[in-house]
Amino acid sequence: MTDPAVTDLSKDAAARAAVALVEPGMRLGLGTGSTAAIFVRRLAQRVQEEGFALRCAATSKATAELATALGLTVEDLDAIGWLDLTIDGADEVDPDLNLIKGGGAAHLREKIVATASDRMVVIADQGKVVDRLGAFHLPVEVIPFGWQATRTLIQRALDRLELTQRPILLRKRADAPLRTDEGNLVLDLALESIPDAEALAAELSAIAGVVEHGLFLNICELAIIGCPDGSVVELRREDMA
Ligand SMILES: O=C[C@H](O)[C@H](O)[C@H](O)COP(=O)(O)O
Repeated sequence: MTDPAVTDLSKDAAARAAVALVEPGMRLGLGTGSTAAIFVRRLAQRVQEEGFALRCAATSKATAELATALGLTVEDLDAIGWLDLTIDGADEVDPDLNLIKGGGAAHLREKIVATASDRMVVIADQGKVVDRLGAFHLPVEVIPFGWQATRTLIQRALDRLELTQRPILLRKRADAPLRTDEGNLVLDLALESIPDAEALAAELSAIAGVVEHGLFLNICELAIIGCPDGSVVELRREDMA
């Protein structure tokens, strides 16, 4: 079916393939971002056509609003308890299916939802597939209180990992600091390349003012990569294949 709101063929191909993974009655996590939004549209079409029930939890206010407007039933994650499957986009996907997420500042709720799911599947276009994470600025959600001290601690952590002189940028929207759905700030780390994502994740998680970083390590089990001709390539994590 043609949907005028869906203009990106690659993202649409991935979204359609992911919709086919959804089974009636599933408890489903809905991701955030432009690719996830296409998935939500395609999912709503299928639910309307086939008329089955789903229980959905959203990873952001924006996704909850979109899904609700399209007729999907969205509940609090805690009302559902646990999810069978979460479908979400990503900013980078490496060969081990480790991810950078948070380009839309939703990575905190996204990680909570993904890790409260039996399976997380990523949908993306080919531009998101990288040999090594880090070209995309790594989002780090921080508490507003003392955020500059938190930034100093992040800088010191980067120095310890020999990621020196890497800019740490306060994300803004319309000239004001961006606030996440939780009211926090986002620092974007311009790292160029991340040699040891596990070590970086551990360092960031140890800082008191850091709420969550956008490294999703060993969480995603399948990435569906959409191509402009409408085909998809599936990448699986080797230890789960
Ligand atoms: O915070 C936003 C999310 O992590 C998105 O899933 C990610 O930024 C990818 O978004 P898009 O599909 O728009 O590229």
